[in-house]
Amino acid sequence: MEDTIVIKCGGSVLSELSPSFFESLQAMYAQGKNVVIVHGGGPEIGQMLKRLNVSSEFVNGLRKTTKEVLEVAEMILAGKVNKQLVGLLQQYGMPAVGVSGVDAHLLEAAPIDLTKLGYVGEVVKVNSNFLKALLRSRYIPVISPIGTDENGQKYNINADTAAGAVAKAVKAAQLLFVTDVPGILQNGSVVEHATVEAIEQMIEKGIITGGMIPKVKAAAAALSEELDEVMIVSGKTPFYANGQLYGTSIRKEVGVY
Ligand SMILES: Nc1ncnc2c1ncn2[C@@H]1O[C@H](COP(=O)(O)OP(=O)(O)O)[C@@H](O)[C@H]1O
Ligand SMILES: CC(=O)N[C@@H](CCC(=O)OP(=O)(O)O)C(=O)O
Repeated sequence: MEDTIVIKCGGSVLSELSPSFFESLQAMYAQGKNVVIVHGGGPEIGQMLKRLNVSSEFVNGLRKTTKEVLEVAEMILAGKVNKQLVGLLQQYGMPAVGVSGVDAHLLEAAPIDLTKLGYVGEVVKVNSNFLKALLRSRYIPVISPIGTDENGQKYNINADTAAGAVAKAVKAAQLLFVTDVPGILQNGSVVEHATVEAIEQMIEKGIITGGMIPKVKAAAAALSEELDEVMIVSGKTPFYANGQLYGTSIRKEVGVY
């Protein structure tokens, strides 16, 4: 859909989003852009699991998800974090509507590897018609990354993966990963431009680790004819000034800047 921007808000930064973040959103929305938000909540899920004495581990940035972990993930993402973010957007005057990937079969999912990861899903289909209907009415959909399969089994989907799939499905013109770091860091400085090949090498060399892995993989997978650049930016500091975004820009290859 024309002039659509998908913004992924990381759980790492949700409680610290600066007023400038909401003001940038307001400006984009007021300009007539269609804004879609996908949120994470990894740290909050982790805290609740700890309180409940349920252990969980990460494999390449993805949380191994047992039945119990899945229940907590859905509760935190769709119950707590989603409604907090919707409330904040409404305070800034934006017409936010919170849904999880379960609503209207928004995110149809399939297991990545049941033995290795449990109920961790990948997105096989997005109900883009539902999203487009909301956008046409000028709502801002706020999506929690829980999906279902045809049998009603739910899956915990990494929020970066979900955002990438949503961006592809609605043919977004922009995809932004808002996180707690100002982009991909190498030796303490922000990598301003990265190609898909460079990203793969940075993962191999151990420069990109943990939660940054699903982010850059989702960015690379989302690149298409409609979407030739994905940005990773910080939600703690202003990332938008003079019509320019500050952070890491990811493109398919060099020579297209
Ligand atoms: N090369 C890298 N550059 C920046 N951050 C990295 C890098 N490698 C790993 N990380 C980690 O990735 C984190 C961001 O991912 P994550 O914690 O999952 O955030 P979010 O909740 O926003 O998705 C950073 O805070 C940092 O600890
Ligand atoms: C499968 C998987 O890893 N799911 C994530 C979902 C939340 C998420 O992705 O949150 P962030 O964006 O804050 O990392 C999790 O359980 O933490």
